[in-house]
Amino acid sequence: MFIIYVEEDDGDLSGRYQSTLDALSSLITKRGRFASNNQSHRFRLLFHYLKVLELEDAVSQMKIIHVAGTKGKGSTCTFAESILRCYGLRTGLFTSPHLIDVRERFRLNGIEISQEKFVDYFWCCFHKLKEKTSNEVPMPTYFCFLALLAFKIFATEQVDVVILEVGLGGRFDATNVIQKPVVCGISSLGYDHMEILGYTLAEIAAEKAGIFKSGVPAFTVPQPDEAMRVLNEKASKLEVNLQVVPPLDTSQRLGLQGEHQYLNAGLAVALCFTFLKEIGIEEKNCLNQTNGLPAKFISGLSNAYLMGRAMVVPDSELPEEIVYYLDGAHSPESMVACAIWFSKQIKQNQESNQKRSEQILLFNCMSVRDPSLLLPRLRSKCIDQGVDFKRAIFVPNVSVYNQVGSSSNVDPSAGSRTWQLGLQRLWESLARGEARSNSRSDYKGKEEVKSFVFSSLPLAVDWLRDNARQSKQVRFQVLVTGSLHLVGDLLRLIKK
Ligand SMILES: Nc1ncnc2c1ncn2[C@@H]1O[C@H](COP(=O)(O)OP(=O)(O)OP(=O)(O)O)[C@@H](O)[C@H]1O
Repeated sequence: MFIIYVEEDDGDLSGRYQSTLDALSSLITKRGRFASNNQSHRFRLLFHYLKVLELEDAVSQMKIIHVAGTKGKGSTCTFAESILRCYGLRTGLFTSPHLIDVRERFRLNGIEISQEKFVDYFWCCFHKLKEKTSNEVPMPTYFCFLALLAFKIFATEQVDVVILEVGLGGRFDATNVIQKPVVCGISSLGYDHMEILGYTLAEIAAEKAGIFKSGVPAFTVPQPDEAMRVLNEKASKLEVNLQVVPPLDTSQRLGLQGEHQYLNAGLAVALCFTFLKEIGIEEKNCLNQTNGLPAKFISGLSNAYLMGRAMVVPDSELPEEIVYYLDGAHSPESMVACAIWFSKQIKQNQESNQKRSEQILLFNCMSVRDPSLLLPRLRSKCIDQGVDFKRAIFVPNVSVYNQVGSSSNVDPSAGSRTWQLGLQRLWESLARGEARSNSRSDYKGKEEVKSFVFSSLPLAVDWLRDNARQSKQVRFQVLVTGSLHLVGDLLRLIKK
């Protein structure tokens, strides 16, 4: 069956935008199709798509900062963009995923692209590509299309610098169609997307190092030995000058919260310093932090903004009673980073607030993730830091079919409670394990951990609000984590 997507041209922008999102959703494919031979085939097609869109020259002339990594890519890119804007450069930032609206992925001079421009650029690319579709050359998949769209937008808008976050991996990522970035970055490496990238850190590092280009300088943060060895090998083969940058000094104020952001900020500083030098703007050497940072770097770092990463939002109906702590952590390492951030927030809050508080976990992760690598770390790190969850709630993400254009991943766990019941069982077993191992000491007599599964997020939020209304003397501090999509769903819900 063929579905023909038509751009509504009745002058109503919101109608046109919705039909644009519908057409975009038609490009969503199931994860299963990411077989490795298919990946390389799809990657090669990108060069053809660029030709169809007449973007080859424009892309080859773009001044690009390209960032891969398991954790912290989006934050690093956001810091870099914010710094470079302080130098008066016209910036184009492409990140993923988005939380509420697909346009978050495309920022021009720090501001997400307007609906009007998005619609115009979208259809220009969509029609051109559709005309050339054949059995051998299908339409690009969702993320490939968005990457091509980013090139179209940034080329037409004539930005001075493009900051590109890799979507997944590196070697076969759609953003890797670029041939000559100015500088590359590899943020913290860890275990994520193993079913696609490999199950060892060495394999994962090799995929990420796939963004290195001959002679193009690159920076990374301190990595585990196994990963660092591979990065060094790949760099030396391509004569890439790869340098390891330390985390930024914690006395610097950052726009993004959490200790882990000092790693990302350090990387962003090195990328920007190198970029500015390349385009003829000489700054004092930021790679040696003892010199202190230039004022524009300081300003850029402290004004960076990215939704859903260590974000504190009061409930829209009960702002005094419920506060959400949102963080899209979904890998083992980021669970630890998230737990440290959350615990610190809770402690700071205890000092400044008289009201008794209760910590509640609101969690989901996509079914491609292994929750037994996530929940135990989150729980034990919080407990280590003196913060315990009284209750835990597990909910599905909103199905992508209900939020058109909002995700590139169709998650089979959406809409069914089986997955969440499994998460609940795991959580309960962790609690029981702790109770047993602590039975001779302080755990005796402690309240049992309560956990709940709801079939939808709105039901869980209603339940939280009902409970908060009843227990007026308690402030609920709800950590929402495990999935950036869950964070996006919650933000969308409480914004209404
Ligand atoms: N350097 C880091 N080390 C560990 N965890 C991190 C680090 N940076 C960010 N995180 C965690 O990862 C989450 C996503 O951050 P960010 O968007 O910067 O990373 P990303 O690599 O773009 O992630 P993804 O591609 O999975 O969205 C944050 O909410 C935080 O929990």
